[in-house]
Amino acid sequence: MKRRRSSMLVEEAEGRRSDARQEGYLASLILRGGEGEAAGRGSKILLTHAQESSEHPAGREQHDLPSVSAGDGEEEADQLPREYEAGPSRSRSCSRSTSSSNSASSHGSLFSSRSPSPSPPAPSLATTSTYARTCPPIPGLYLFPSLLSLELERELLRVIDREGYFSPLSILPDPRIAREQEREGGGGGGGGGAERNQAMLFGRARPRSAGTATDGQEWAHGWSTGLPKWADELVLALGGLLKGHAQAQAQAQDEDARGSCAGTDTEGSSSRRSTTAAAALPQEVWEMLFPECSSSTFPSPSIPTSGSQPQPQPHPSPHPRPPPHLQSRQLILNRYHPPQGLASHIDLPHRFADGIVLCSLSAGIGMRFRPRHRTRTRPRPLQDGEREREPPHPQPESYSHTHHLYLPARSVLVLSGEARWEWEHGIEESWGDWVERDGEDGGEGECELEGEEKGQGEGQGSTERARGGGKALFIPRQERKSITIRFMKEGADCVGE
Ligand SMILES: O=C(O)CCC(=O)C(=O)O
Ligand SMILES: [Fe+2]
Repeated sequence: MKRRRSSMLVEEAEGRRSDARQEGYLASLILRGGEGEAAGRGSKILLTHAQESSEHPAGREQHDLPSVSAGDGEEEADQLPREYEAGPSRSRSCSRSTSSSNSASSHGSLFSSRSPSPSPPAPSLATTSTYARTCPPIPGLYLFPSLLSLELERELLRVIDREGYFSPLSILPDPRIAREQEREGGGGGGGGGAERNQAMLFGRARPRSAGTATDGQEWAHGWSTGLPKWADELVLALGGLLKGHAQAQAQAQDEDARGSCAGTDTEGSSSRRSTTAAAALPQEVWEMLFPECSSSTFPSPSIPTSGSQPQPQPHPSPHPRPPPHLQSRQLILNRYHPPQGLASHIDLPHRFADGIVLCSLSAGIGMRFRPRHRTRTRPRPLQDGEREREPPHPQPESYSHTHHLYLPARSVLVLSGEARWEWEHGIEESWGDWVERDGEDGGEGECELEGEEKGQGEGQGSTERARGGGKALFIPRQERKSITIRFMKEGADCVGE
């Protein structure tokens, strides 16, 4: 069955893409699954991204460890996570000839390599750490469990399926891909074959003066984001859903201010504050994420929630942003088959702006956060007669600051500020995660277990353990899809010559 394709993809494949600089574009650059090689290999866009990521200073500075190639060139994964050094089972997805090098042409995926297997997940195959249900103390990190309604989740999954973002390629008449597939014995069938696990959608920045858009979604005020309609709608829905949280936060701040002025910041009020904080998003972060919902420059498109529009509040921003119509978004759709994970990384700092939104669909997963600028001391062999110094191989303190957070299905995670710039995020390769049990450890603000997860967790043998003074529940991994939404930095949406 033929699937709908984005015109961009077809143009890429046929080598007749018009200049993105002139036109802006909707791109769906699609990577093959499994080992995650780029299907659009050789396309200008992929090469440009890969080059940037491998040349990022962070990748060069930390040369005592092999650099992880940045997959699709999309992310920065500037240092191998510690576990990846341990042995082949943790090795990165570098089975392809080009993907482990630090060269501009490497397109290895951030996804870990192990191919999906039907083996039943067992607790013994889970990650060892316990994943919390509430955000660790990383400034700028916000988790909103169950923010997406079941209906919205279903609709997103339906559209992802309908658009065939993860479907095997059957349309790319690119001889390089067919040749490569043949070499690997995967059978290309003229360009068909492996399923894909990642798709990227690029929006565009479009000044109003450019006139009326002819494709994509058109706003009332005459510009188009260049993204598919469903993506625009998702952004607006998220803007609306998170608006309530931003308002709750503003209210809590108000109360705090009043409380402390009156000298009434009692235990009661601080516990009230922490309750609110667990579910709150600072107003300025909300405005940064959804400028089209908050800017006074543009009439706001209708937002599918009730409540009044928050008043924009002036605030000095360390990352000044152009007006909304000059910013363009980029979306990544990821699919994880158990036990696949994602290398520890920060999203390219020179390509993507502050404020990243991660939506989890169909299943939860454990996410790990590590400080970006951790230092490592490699053990070096002792010289003859040399005694081990004290401490033998000092562990930098920051290494103990790894945090584990469970992202339930239908949750939304926001990375901003320090969480976006200073902390790597990644997903361990695993068949399942040990997760804090509801009500045991998390305290206020934690979410309910998803019904299905609860069922699975309890239905598959020994799925509970006691840990660190609380109980943890084993949640087997299931296929998870995620949507990452972020803004490109000004000018970063123009690639090519
Ligand atoms: O799948 C996720 O939730 C994380 C994806 C991610 O970190 C990324 O696309 O940069
Ligand atoms: Fe990321």
